[in-house]
Amino acid sequence: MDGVRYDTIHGLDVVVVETPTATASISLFGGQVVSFVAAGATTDVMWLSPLVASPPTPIRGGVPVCWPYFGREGQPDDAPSHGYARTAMWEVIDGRTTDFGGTELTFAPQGIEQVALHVQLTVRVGDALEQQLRTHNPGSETITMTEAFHNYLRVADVGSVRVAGLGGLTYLDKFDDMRTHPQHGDWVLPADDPRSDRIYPGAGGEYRLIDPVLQRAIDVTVHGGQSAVVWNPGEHGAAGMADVGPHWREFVCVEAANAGPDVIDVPAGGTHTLTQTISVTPL
Ligand SMILES: O=P(O)(O)OC[C@H]1O[C@H](O)[C@H](O)[C@@H](O)[C@@H]1O
Repeated sequence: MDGVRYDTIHGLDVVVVETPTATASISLFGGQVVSFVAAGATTDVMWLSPLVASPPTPIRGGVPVCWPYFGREGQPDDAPSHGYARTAMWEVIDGRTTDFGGTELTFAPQGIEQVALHVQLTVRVGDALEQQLRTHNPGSETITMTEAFHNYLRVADVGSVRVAGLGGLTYLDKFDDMRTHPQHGDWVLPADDPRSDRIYPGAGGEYRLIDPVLQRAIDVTVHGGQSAVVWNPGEHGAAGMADVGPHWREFVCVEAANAGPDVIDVPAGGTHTLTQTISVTPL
């Protein structure tokens, strides 16, 4: 296809999609968008760890696909964090040019037949980045799942950004034994304990990351995802992660999820779809 080629980034095999309005790279390991740059922009929307490990270690950065469960929710303690999709190899199974001059590729994971659900990911690159994760239940009984697009968004400094769209919600704080707290106004990195691991159930699906230093806003618009997650491990947590370390200030994860109490029941023969659109606006 015009504008689609295979390449490598940090040793990862990627599909590069170039359109008149943006360029994106999608890693075949994880089916993971690792870069999205609007035409004319100098800074990537995505953060990809400069210390990224090699497969089978999950890629720290871009948009990991957490599926068919988020974290280890509903799983035994030794289950791989965030499911099987992000450590599977994916292949391109379809591609087309959209009516608006964008490019759309559809991916499917290989070798995770132990999961009773089937999944496909469509990535549409145009003015915005759109991703659609479709989960189909081919069986005869309802299956329960959780999931996320675990967006690592690049920021100038996590301490100087804010996330709008969460004010008035109640979040579950993983750093406080999942106790609930009210969110007053926009999310900002707490000054007293600069880290965040929060699930916002019943969130509205429109989140705006405002970065006054990079002078841009990143809008994440979600359909079919009831929860938002905002994560940054903070300095101490990052020190224990080989692929974050001193780089913890360079990103914040604003995730489109169904997690915590927002569990999805996929009926027999049914399909559930999680969609997100990510766009950038100069400030
Ligand atoms: O280290 P990972 O398995 O990639 O998970 C990274 C993070 O993902 C989510 O944001 C979870 O809410 C966090 O609890 C977790 O630490």
